[in-house]
Amino acid sequence: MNTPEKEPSSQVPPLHCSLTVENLTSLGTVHKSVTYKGIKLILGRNEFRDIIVRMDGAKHSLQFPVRDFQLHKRFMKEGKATISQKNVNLNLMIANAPPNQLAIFMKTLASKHTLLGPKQGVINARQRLLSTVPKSFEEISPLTLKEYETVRSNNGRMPLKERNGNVPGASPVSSKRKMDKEVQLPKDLPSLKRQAPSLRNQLVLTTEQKKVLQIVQSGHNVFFTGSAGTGKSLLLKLIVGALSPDVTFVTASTGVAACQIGGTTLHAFAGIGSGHASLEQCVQLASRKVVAQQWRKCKHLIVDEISMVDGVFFKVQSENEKPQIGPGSSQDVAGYQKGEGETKEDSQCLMSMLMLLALPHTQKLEAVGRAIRGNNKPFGGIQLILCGDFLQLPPVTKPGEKRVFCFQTSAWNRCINISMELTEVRRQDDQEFINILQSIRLGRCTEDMVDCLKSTESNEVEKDGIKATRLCTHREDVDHINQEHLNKLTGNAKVFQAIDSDPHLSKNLDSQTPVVTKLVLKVGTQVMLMKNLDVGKGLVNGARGVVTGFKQGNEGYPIVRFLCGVTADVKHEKWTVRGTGGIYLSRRQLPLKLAWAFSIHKSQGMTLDCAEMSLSRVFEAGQAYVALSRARNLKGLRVLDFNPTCVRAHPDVLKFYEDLRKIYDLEQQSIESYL
Ligand SMILES: Nc1ncnc2c1ncn2[C@@H]1O[C@H](COP(=O)(O)OP(=O)(O)OP(=O)(O)O)[C@@H](O)[C@H]1O
Ligand SMILES: [Mg+2]
Repeated sequence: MNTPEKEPSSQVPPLHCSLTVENLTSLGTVHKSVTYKGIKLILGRNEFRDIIVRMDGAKHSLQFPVRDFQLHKRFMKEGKATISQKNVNLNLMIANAPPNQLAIFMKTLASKHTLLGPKQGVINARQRLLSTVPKSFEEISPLTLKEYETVRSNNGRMPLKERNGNVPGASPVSSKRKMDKEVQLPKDLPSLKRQAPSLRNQLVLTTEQKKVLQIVQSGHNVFFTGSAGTGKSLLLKLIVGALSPDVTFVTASTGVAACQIGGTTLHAFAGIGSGHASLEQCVQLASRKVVAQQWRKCKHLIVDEISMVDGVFFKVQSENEKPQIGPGSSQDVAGYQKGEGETKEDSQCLMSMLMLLALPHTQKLEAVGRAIRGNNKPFGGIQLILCGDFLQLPPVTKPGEKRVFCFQTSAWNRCINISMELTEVRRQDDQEFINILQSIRLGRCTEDMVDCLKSTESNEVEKDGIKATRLCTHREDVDHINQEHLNKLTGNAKVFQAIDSDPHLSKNLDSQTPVVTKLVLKVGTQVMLMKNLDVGKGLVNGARGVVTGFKQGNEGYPIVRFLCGVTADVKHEKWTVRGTGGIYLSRRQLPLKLAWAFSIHKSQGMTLDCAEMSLSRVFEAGQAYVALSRARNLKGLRVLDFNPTCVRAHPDVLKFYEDLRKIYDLEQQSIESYL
């Protein structure tokens, strides 16, 4: 069960998508355009070994030989790409394709065209006409490792002829046009989507991860969980890439968590304000054109970090009890205290949403879904994909208030068909550390473990001027430590101001992107990278470094030396988030954050190169576990004043997991039948 498996090498999967076929005039203007929705594309070869894109639809089956083509792949992540054939004035515009499958499809097309030596151009039109070879269509087999390596060895780029097709006389690629940009081999995590998983050994899914993926693809409402570092977020990204982007909405409980998976808050998706209004009002709000369109479009709703939902604000009710929603019930929400790493707005909206999500029968979010979609199935037939670890950070509650988790509501059982647990830890590879973390997750800490963690106090985690990030329990400490250290540096301060698509919505972007509006850096600033820039080189989200200088010129980009040994100029990156009503907002900023200190709440979900922590002021169950489990190994960890009393797990959550495992064992057979 726990051994990573090689993906079976099967056929190139058909690509489910929409296709617009554009016939162009000789001047390049569109002469005729037809769109086919809900079709599948299959790659094959005909009797002349030409590559054929075959379109199978409910009413039509069409074949398009592709010879002298150019690939436009800039919008692959949005499930869009174009195969442009200038010689026959034809554009095949693909849309609404699962990004992962689209990536495999395009890469296979490009690679096979070059590497398998197409014969088109050799067989002329007359020969084709007179040919007695029977017509045939043979599906193209997936890329082999050898083919892949051949492409890879070519400096990470496809040969030029492939970028432009290889028919003699093909027009050269304009350097201004970037249509070949994406033909570059993948460097970072998102570009994982650009290749067959079977070709990337280090990221071959485990059996457990594959099972979850398959179950999700079979359309069931799924909750998947697992301890820190079992690859939940990685899997979630792959799930997102395997679903059609137009109908998949990626959300998380807080803006910070949403950022990690490239999504938005659940609140922003729902478009029903804070959710305090009556059901009728909520339905009205959701009936606004853009919001309703979003609800109607949605087929898959993904919610990450589901554990951070505050159940105190929805009462556990019996099926017959009338849920207390509406203006009169908002007092709990008004009294809410925001937690570390989230804005009050985030938290309130989240609670309201999940309050609604978890209420039985008349639950608003669910009811809104049914009303707007005109479908009486739960959530109007939307597939729910929920992910999180209830033994990590819990919902924030007021002192003395009873904590109710989302899973304690009757709605949870009704909505979630299948719960699955990932058990193989991938963040750490040191078994001793893994054992300690697993035990701490369950709220247990033996004397040996205490000794081991205490011994890390003397660890030298600093290297090459890069200091360990201090993980703090309280946000005030984070701000104080970072500011104090920055002030102590004597060099000139350089300010990098974010450029937002809508400055009026900067607050929204503050909570939904991991970077700040105003970043002040000096030589010697300890920084953390907030985006994967180059996974191969170790420039990943969470990588630690120090500013060693600034480039000359207007932009004056910082030069950062990272712990992985790489020194790089860090330039602007762009974050795009989908706000309420499906409107896109974007921020351009350097992907850096001050990293002398970081809050434990904000570190949830991250992998850190080196971390230092004092856990004496831990105030939450699971908080110590979250902090400790960010480190990759014991060497990269320094725990100051370790006291085992900081290790706590909530008894209700422990019971939930105990029951989950029993049910899971019982369900195994039926789960197999879903696959
Ligand atoms: N199948 C896999 N093969 C190789 N590496 C993997 C695999 N799955 C996950 N990883 C790596 O393990 C690390 C942890 O993964 P990830 O952050 O997705 O875990 P998580 O379960 O979301 O953790 P957390 O609960 O802390 O958020 C990442 O560096 C990820 O790339
Ligand atoms: Mg995660």
